Amino acid sequence: MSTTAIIGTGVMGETLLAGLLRAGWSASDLIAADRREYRRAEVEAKHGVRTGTNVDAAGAADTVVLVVKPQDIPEVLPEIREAMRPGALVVSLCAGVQTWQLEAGLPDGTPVVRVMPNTPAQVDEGMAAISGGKNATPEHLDRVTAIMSAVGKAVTVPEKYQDAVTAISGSGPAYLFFVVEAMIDAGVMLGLPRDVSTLLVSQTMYGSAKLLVESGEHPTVLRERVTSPGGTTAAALRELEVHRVKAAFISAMEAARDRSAHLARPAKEK
Ligand SMILES: NC(=O)C1=CN([C@@H]2O[C@H](COP(=O)(O)OP(=O)(O)OC[C@H]3O[C@@H](n4cnc5c(N)ncnc54)[C@H](OP(=O)(O)O)[C@@H]3O)[C@@H](O)[C@H]2O)C=CC1
Ligand SMILES: O=C(O)[C@@H]1CCC=N1
Repeated sequence: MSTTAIIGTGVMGETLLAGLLRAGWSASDLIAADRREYRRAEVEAKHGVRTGTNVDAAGAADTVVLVVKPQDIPEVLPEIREAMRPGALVVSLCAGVQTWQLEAGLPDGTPVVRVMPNTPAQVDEGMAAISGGKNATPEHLDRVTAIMSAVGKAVTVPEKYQDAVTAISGSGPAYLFFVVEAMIDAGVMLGLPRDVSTLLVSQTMYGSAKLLVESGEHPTVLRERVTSPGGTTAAALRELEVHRVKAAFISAMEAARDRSAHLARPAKEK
């Protein structure tokens, strides 16, 4: 059996690690690395996987998954390039880091795959978009699809879409939680106890998402079904239009897309 290394065990790295174990991957097929010794000890105790330095992890694995912040990639590549096994696949979950940038810091011919995941992977409902670099073969893409499918859905897209994907599904959960927070506060303002408001909003978000996915109906149709003529929903939606909420969402996602495109550029280009 092959070994997969996860380098960086913060929010997203631990999400993937825990998800693979939940999906039935053997702990002995995984190795995790983080720069701080105490974090490695924590991960070892919590998940029962081997941990080590970046060099240990890269040297032990056929698939090396990078889950450090984009800004930390320039520090990690020189460490792993000397230690990597010949032919090992490098997978990056880092926002904004392009496959050519990774290829340039790794041994010639290294296959690289770029992925944009999201945190609903913590409940096996993640959405990941996958793009191969110039040395990635269909087998490499299949390997990464299998990894990400363990924690949700995975789709392959051309790399030119990755900044937009990051803005939509990568950061997306945060926008939806923001809407949830706003609706809970609104409920409290309208006089509901906070726990009741939280339950109403959470279940409404969950049920609406399930209805959208399972019905396959267009969101406009689903929205129109809620909107009775002259009723409450129409009154609320009018206020959202007056406050240009849709335009604000589009601007927000343009900003996220631009930030992704900017994140991993060398300082002189910024
Ligand atoms: N959080 C999310 O929702 C998503 C994140 N991502 C991507 O995942 C990556 C990680 O993000 P996230 O998990 O949120 O960030 P975190 O800061 O939570 O995790 C990064 C981890 O990597 C460690 N680290 C930093 N430098 C090194 C190094 N040189 N060697 C080994 N470990 C190192 C960090 O340690 P320390 O704490 O000491 O810095 C930390 O434990 C990012 O590139 C991000 O773009 C992608 C999609 C969604
Ligand atoms: O905020 C970020 O930069 C990361 C990438 C997508 C979600 N979180």
